[in-house]
Amino acid sequence: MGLLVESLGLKQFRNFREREVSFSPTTTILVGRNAVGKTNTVEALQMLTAGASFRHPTPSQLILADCERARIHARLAGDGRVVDVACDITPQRRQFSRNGKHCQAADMPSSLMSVLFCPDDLSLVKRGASFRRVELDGFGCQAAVGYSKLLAAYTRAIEQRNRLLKDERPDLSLLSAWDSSVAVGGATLLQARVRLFGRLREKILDVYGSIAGGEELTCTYESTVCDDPLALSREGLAERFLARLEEARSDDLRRQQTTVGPHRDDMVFAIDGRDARSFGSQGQQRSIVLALKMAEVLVSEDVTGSRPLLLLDDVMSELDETRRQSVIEFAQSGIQTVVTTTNLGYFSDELLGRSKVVEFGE
Ligand SMILES: Nc1ncnc2c1ncn2[C@@H]1O[C@H](COP(=O)(O)OP(=O)(O)OP(=O)(O)O)[C@@H](O)[C@H]1O
Repeated sequence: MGLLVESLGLKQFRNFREREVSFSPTTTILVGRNAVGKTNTVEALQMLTAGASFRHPTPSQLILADCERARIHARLAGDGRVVDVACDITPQRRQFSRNGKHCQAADMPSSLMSVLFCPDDLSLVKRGASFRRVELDGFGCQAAVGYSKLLAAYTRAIEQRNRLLKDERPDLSLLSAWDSSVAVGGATLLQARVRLFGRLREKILDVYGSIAGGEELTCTYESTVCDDPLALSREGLAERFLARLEEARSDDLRRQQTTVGPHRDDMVFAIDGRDARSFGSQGQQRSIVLALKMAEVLVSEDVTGSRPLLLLDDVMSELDETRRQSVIEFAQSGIQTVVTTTNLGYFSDELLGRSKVVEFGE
């Protein structure tokens, strides 16, 4: 079954001086008017599970105004185990720990992963490719061992190469050295990403079929390096990537940025053969995002053997009745879920009866 969140403690975190929240093993609904700290609570849960926040704050932004430090901690329990996870925040840094021992942010998901669904996600299909890459990489950092290190190393190498491309007269031998480093790191990252994408795709198609039966969804990873990154060995892919960087060199020098590589790839959805970005209705685009989020939950379970925590921040008001029902039914299939809302009217009496309701701002 895996670990569940039993309780959360917030000290001088965001708008909270001190707050404790305990959670149901099934559904917990955080209810309250605007700006009372519901999303802040979800953010703390995400930090203690995913090791990162979807808002990408600086440490100072996490600390209650006029205070010097903050602490968030959660007790996870299940399978006869108890794990205490925490994050101590100063204006300079975040220090994560598990059972009192320091650890890296990237280690947090190994206790419990989480999948967050918030209103911004609803436009994921039609937004720029970078948002879809961030989604895939954010999931990869939790679900695949070593993914966050690969991503960080590749991002650094691309930043260095781009910095060199911006020089007035770039040193070409240095550029070749960066090409090799980008190609080797990029090939490893690309294969990890495409492997993960393949696992997600299978589930996305299944789930989409159940939400929007009758429509045929296709989901493709579009690589700027080669058509099928998994058809080559890692070394073969690195060579291919190096050749692509050399082909693109004059263009890159002119544009002062690296134009090929996993940082320029995309995840493309099509319904009945037509690109969902431009042809999908808003409802279809939202169903794709729902299917993607549910797929992340299902793949997490396949990878870790236990279900992740599902965080639904303020999405109920954004979904129509059918899609709201799909999310609720999915969450009811044994997934610990935390939902925020300003209005309990979105939930049936039956669901309210089975859920724990926590009031904020009372
Ligand atoms: N570091 C901080 N110190 C003090 N207050 C903060 C800090 N960071 C955020 N806040 C406050 O937290 C509040 C926002 O909280 P949050 O985003 O959790 O709202 P919410 O309850 O989810 O509301 P909504 O329903 O509108 O989404 C704002 O009033 C904001 O000013």
